[in-house]
This record gives sequence, C-alpha cells and structure tokens, in this order.
Amino acid sequence: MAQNNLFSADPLSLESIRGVLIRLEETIIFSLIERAQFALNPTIYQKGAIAQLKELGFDGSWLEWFLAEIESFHAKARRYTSPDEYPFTSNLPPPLLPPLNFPPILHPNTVNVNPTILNFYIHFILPRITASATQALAAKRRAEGVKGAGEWEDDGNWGSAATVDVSVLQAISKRVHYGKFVSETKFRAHPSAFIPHIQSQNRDALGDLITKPEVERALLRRLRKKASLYGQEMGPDGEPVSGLGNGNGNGVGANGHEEGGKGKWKIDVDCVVELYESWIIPLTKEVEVSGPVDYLIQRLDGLSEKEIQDLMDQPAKK
Ligand SMILES: C=C(O[C@@H]1C=C(C(=O)O)C=C[C@H]1O)C(=O)O
Repeated sequence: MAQNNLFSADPLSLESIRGVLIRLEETIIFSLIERAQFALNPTIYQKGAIAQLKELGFDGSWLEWFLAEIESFHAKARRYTSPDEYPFTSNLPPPLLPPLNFPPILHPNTVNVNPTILNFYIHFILPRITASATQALAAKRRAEGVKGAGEWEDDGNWGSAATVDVSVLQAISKRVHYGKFVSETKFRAHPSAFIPHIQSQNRDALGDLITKPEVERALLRRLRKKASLYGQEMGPDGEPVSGLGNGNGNGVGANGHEEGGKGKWKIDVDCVVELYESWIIPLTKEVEVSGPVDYLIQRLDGLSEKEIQDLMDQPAKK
C-alpha cells in the first residue's frame, strides 16, 4: 500500500485509509530502530543550549533548528500544500511550484497537533527508545573515569540523531493527522448519525461513533509482531542472534533477569507498542473528534441550513 492515497481511485475508502496507517507502521518502527542506535543526547532538545545557534539568532533547540531548516526546504518543494502533511515549524516560505490538484476531500479546518507530538516524543518516547545506547555510553564514560552527569551527556551524534528524529516526527505527524480522513469517511457514510452530536458539541458521543476497539486491538497485536520481527538482532549469516531478553532492547527479560536463548533486539518492543497505545491512537482520535481541536466539531462550519439538512436526509452508506 503506497502512503499517498490522495490520488487513488477512492481516497475516502476506509480500507485504503487504514492501508496508509498500516504502511506507516513500518516507517515509524524502522525510524525508531535507527534512532535507538544513538544515546539520548539531551542537549539537542534543550532550547538555547547551543551557543552557535544563538549567534545565528535562533533561540530554539538543536532539534527545532533541524525541523526549521528541513521543513523550510520541504515547504519550498510544496510539501505542505498536501492535505496530509503538517509542519512543526511556523512561518515557512511559500512553495516554488503551484500546488498539485488535490481532490477536495477534507472540510476546511485548523487542526494541527504537532506541538503535542513533539512534546510526547521528546519527554516519553526518546528516553525509552535510546535507553540501551545511553546505558552503553554511560558505561563507556565510567570506564574512561568520568563519573556523574558527564556519563550520560552525549555520544556526539547530534546531526544523525536529529536527522532521524525529524523522520520519526514527520511519520507520526502524518499518521495522527490522517485521522481527519478517517473522520471524513465515517461522517460521509452516515452524516445524520454525526450531525446532532456536532451541533450539540457532544464530543463523547462523537468519540463513541468513531472508536473501533476491535481495530485498535488488532493494530496493537500486529505492531508487537512487526516491532519484534523487524527489531531482532541478526548475525552475519542473517539468522537471529540468540542472546538475552525478550524485546525490551537491553538484554534483560520481562522478569528483570537475564534470560538465555530468547534472542536480542535493537529496539524496546514494549515502548513501540506503548507509543501507539498511549499516544498515537489517542491523539489520532483527538484529531478525529474527542480532543480540544478536533476535526468533526468543525465539520459543519460554513455550511448553510439547507446543506446541513441535505446531509441529514442522505441515506447511510453500507
Ligand atoms: C483510525 C480509525 O479510527 C479510530 C482510531 C484508530 C487508530 O488510531 O488506530 C483505530 C480505530 C478507531 O478507534 C479507524 O477506524 O481505522
């Protein structure tokens, strides 16, 4: 399934939209595997911590500078004229080329939850995903005679780490904001089920309409399998490395003790599952409807009484 569903024969097919979400699972898992190679490097996430950036007049963090520079180039290449791409940086330059002729799918809206995505990625995901590399760095530093805070500082891979961070953030952003397409397709399938709750601003009822627990359960089962398969260490012969642990990335089994013969992983599989269960799925549903800046609550904005009535009279699609 390609990730660009917008020009497919039926861009509002729920199956096609879900296919994009499933395909983004690989993008996110492999990007996290790449990031797990490097230590946390906390300095690159601290605003104003890099003197050379302040000399440039940039008072954000190293990562925010990477986002600003990369997204500036992508904006000139018209990336953000696409309705499924959302920048983390504001005040980007205009595109060099005219926008592509995207089909008019989404209702005009102002939903952009990237500040929340950036926050949970830095404070909850990064420390866990980089734990193994950070612990190895601290051990190396102690062996060099460094004790205390200096053990944990950084492995110097500021550019590589931030480059991968941007890839992870862009993939998570696309995945979460795709919730708008999910909402639109569910709304168009049965407008009269949604409209009374939109008019009464009943977010709970709208949340119940869009939530599919069986889809979420299947996703988390699939995700654990993918992260465990893709994240397993392989030897030069391409066979899984028999080592310690059960996919939490640091060689210690679920019971906190070393377990021989269980294989070894490049990534904390539990963290990948928690990323979706605790952050990506709930935020996708906030974008769909239940949050403070949701898509469906704005769905009737600008429509006339007649347009709303026509939607109410529309028979539900099977
Ligand atoms: C995305 C959908 O809507 C909701 C959000 C889901 C998610 O973020 O994975 C999965 C099922 C639904 O609860 C969907 O129905 O596929």
